[in-house]
Amino acid sequence: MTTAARYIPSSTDIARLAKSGARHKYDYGHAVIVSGPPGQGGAARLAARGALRVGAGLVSVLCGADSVAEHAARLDAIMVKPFAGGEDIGRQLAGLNPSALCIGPNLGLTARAGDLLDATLSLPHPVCLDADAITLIAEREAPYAGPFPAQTIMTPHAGELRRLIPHRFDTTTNRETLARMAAERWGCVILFKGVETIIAHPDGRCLTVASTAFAHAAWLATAGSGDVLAGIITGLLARGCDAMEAGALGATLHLLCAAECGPGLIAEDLPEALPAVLRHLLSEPDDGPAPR
Ligand SMILES: NC(=O)C1=CN([C@@H]2O[C@H](COP(=O)(O)OP(=O)(O)OC[C@H]3O[C@@H](n4cnc5c(N)ncnc54)[C@H](OP(=O)(O)O)[C@@H]3O)[C@@H](O)[C@H]2O)[C@@H](O)CC1
Ligand SMILES: Nc1ncnc2c1ncn2[C@@H]1O[C@H](COP(=O)(O)OP(=O)(O)O)[C@@H](O)[C@H]1O
Repeated sequence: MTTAARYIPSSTDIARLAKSGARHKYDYGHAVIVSGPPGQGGAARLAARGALRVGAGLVSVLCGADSVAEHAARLDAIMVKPFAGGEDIGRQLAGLNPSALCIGPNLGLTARAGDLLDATLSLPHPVCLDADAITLIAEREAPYAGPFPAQTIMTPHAGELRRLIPHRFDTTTNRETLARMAAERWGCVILFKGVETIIAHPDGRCLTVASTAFAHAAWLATAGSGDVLAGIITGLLARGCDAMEAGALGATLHLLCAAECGPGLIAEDLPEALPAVLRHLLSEPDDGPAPR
């Protein structure tokens, strides 16, 4: 059964991306990206850059003390927040006053990674669960029992989706059905990545974003592009979008970035394409060319 609606951002969706008037950075939310261990922080930085470029007012990378030098050497506008040793991780996360959290990009699958994931999920804040967070949720000895925070979005690729619904994965090849099954099983929004991105809500709502409508989308098949998507979605959550909106709008912006970059794009290019993409989307008709 395929009943999902094709998502095309409305003028209201696009207007949410604007910044205007007398609002200050805290009005646009604080996105917190939880980093993996030393030497593996690139994926968290890619996500952080996506969150900042999509307009979150503040972005922090939360990391172990042993990763501060690595992150500080590579980040300027993005804040680096080390865990204080010994103190409860959930309390430290809450103390950052996040508007939304992202965990998973190159987090690792260790016991420490599991502790970070548990601490993140102990908070009520909107959260984007990507990459290793998805694998941990599905495959830890005691799989996460839930429920997830109200605005939770998981962003699996096909390999990760298989881990989320191992017994049902082979019962159909219909990607929409698979996304709906995973949303129902886990009780959160599932954004199933691929040539067609499916965004399924456990209440039955389902949207699709087809990459075939966007030039150069196949160049998204490059390491780290999914990490950037997770960051864009987290930035949108921090700005106040709900999980469904953040997924659909985030996937669309990600594809527009690919179209803007064109052949040869690498993941680092995607956040840097957001200013041009946003300028086109937010421009009045007379201001210049509209996006394809
Ligand atoms: N710059 C950085 O720091 C980067 C860090 N990264 C980090 O690396 C970590 C591992 O992430 P990962 O996705 O590479 O590996 P993993 O979870 O083992 O799954 C891969 C297996 O799943 C399968 N598979 C099926 N369909 C698939 C599909 N559409 N897309 C992809 N895979 C698909 C496929 O198996 P196959 O179908 O080929 O049998 C494949 O063997 C993670 O933390 C991530 O954040 C990366 O983001 C890169 C940039
Ligand atoms: N051939 C393709 N056409 C369109 N989009 C693609 C294609 N290949 C990958 N993508 C997109 O690129 C991103 C890849 O994410 P992911 O597999 O998590 O990569 P990584 O783990 O390296 O960040 C997803 O958003 C996916 O939809």
